Amino acid sequence: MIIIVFGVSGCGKTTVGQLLAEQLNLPFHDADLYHPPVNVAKMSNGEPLTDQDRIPWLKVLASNLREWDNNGGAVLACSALKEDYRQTLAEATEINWVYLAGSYDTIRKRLVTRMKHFMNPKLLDSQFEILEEPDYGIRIEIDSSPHLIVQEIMDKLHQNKVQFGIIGMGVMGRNLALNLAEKGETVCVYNRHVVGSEEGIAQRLADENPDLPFKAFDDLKSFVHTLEAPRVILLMIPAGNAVDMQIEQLKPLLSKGDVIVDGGNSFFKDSERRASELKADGFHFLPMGISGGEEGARKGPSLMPGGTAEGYNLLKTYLEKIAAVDKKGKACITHVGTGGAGHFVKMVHNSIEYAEMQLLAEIYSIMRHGWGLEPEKIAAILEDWAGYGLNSYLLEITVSILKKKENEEFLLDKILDQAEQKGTGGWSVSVALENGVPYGPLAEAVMARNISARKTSREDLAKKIAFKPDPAFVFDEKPEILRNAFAMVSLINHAVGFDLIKTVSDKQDWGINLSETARIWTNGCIIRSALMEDLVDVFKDHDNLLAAKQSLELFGKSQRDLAFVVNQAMESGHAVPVMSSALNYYLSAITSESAANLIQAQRDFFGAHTYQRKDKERGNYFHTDWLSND
Ligand SMILES: NC(=O)C1=CN([C@@H]2O[C@H](COP(=O)(O)OP(=O)(O)OC[C@H]3O[C@@H](n4cnc5c(N)ncnc54)[C@H](OP(=O)(O)O)[C@@H]3O)[C@@H](O)[C@H]2O)C=CC1
Ligand SMILES: O=C(CO)[C@H](O)[C@H](O)COP(=O)(O)O
Repeated sequence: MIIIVFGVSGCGKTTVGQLLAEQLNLPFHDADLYHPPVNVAKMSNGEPLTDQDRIPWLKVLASNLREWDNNGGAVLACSALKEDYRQTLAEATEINWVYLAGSYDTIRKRLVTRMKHFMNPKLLDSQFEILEEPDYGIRIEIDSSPHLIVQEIMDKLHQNKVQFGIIGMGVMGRNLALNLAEKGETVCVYNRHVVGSEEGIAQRLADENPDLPFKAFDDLKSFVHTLEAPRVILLMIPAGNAVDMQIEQLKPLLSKGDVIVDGGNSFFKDSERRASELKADGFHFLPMGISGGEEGARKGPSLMPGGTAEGYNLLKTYLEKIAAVDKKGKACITHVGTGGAGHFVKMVHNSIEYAEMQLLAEIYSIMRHGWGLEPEKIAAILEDWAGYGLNSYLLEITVSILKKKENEEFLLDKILDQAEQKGTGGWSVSVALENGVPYGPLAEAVMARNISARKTSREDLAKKIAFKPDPAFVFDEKPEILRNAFAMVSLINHAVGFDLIKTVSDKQDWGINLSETARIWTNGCIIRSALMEDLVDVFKDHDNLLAAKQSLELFGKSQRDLAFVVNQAMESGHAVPVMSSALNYYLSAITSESAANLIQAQRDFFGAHTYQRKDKERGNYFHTDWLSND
């Protein structure tokens, strides 16, 4: 932050500037000390300086201001009497102007008693002649003591403060801006300007909400300069190149100590890279997962910030204001871990989201196409399940979707069955593979979207292979059994996702707290559910959800039901990739004697990869010549 305290000689700018600098913990500079000797000599002889004299001095000051700003800020005392001078000083830096205003008589009295200063009191007349009072910045009348003046400046600086800016007025950015502004915070909003297509987007938001404290911009420089350092700038734009490009555009406009928050669904490894690059440049970077979609952003999302604890603390108060709250009234936000931890956790959140969505789609498919129920009937069954501790946001919205009609017909039937995706689900699969984490059910949810995208090919094959189940086959309409299967798969989906969090957190030394992660997911986010409420306590005692007492009880009563449902679905020709994968995952996970010995034998057979033996100490490797007769 750069503050210039200015006014005619004798107004007290040096005293006030020094005190202000002390208060703000910033270095103080006196512009007079930057005058070349020729200017000092002129002033001492009572000769007024001309504009020609001042220009080189102002230019040196402007370049120093830029440097001071980059180093964290400063307070400068400078006469800066004419608008031209001030514009030269402000050429490369955003400046907080503090004008010390006093009458000619007051200042004259002060000057005549000032013996040590090289300024000749006779020059006062010329100063008042050229003085152009500003109609911006902070104006302080100098009739009180320097300490009171400084207090007044501090108050006004605070009043003028707008620290929070949001870039990207799409679904999320716009609603987060509304959320924060409704809490009384002035928010600077910016959307890129693309001639002919993207014009005045941020201004539209401000115009539509005249009662809310928005400052809207199409121009990035003005947006940044309106923000008070240390600035907090939240990016709500698409992940990938757009984020890198936006950061590059921002960097030259920012000051050291400013905070950039990436609230989009960025890949956490990109966030780690950006965090170290921005740290080297002197900025804080907070990669932050946000969940809750449009409604969550507006009414209270779940927030998953990573980055440095210092950066987090700078904006904790803002974030707590906009976040959802859990049942105990605590904000659904936690500092997940350093670096890219927040985006990593959001990525896994989305992976669980994909699996839970696909699970509901499979349940719907069984009831609609296997049992032949109408959407409204399915909705009623799902509503009933909510009463069995299976309630979730995704279940609720599925019920609403199933009931929605357009011109007397179910809207769902008109929606093209090609699922799209933006990346988080697939990235989770890659990260699980990299870390050797079994991820079947959650990976299947991504694959299900991939195969759904092949609509034309599916249509062609469907014509060629018109599968019909055995005529004797009956798809039993058993909602209780399906409900148990649903509960078991949902639990496994969560176990798989949290396993990835634990594994990667341990590897990265992030120390992610699983119970706290579940807590911030109990409200505001897309995977909030009754199960998530339970997981807050479960993860206080267990890292492995499969081994928790509650899970063992559920598995005991539901394993056969899940097998029954998967079997029936397969028999009748309905794909249930997440359900079947969850069952396979579960069976594999609880098997003490697996068939992997055969895999090891095969590897050793064809590639001499060696194997360990059950009858020898672990860590010893053996090779067999499998074709020899010995
Ligand atoms: N929608 C959701 O439910 C959630 C989304 N997210 C994530 O939040 C981020 C924003 O999502 P959302 O609001 O839905 O997206 P939208 O598509 O609704 O909005 C995207 C915004 O980014 C701007 N933008 C696009 N490209 C660029 C670029 N190259 N440079 C600068 N700005 C750009 C757009 O401006 P313009 O109008 O000019 O195109 C628009 O303001 C994404 O990362 C998304 O994955 C996270 C949680 C939930
Ligand atoms: O993050 C989200 C919700 O939590 C977003 O809605 C995200 O866009 C969903 O992912 P995808 O578009 O891949 O379905």
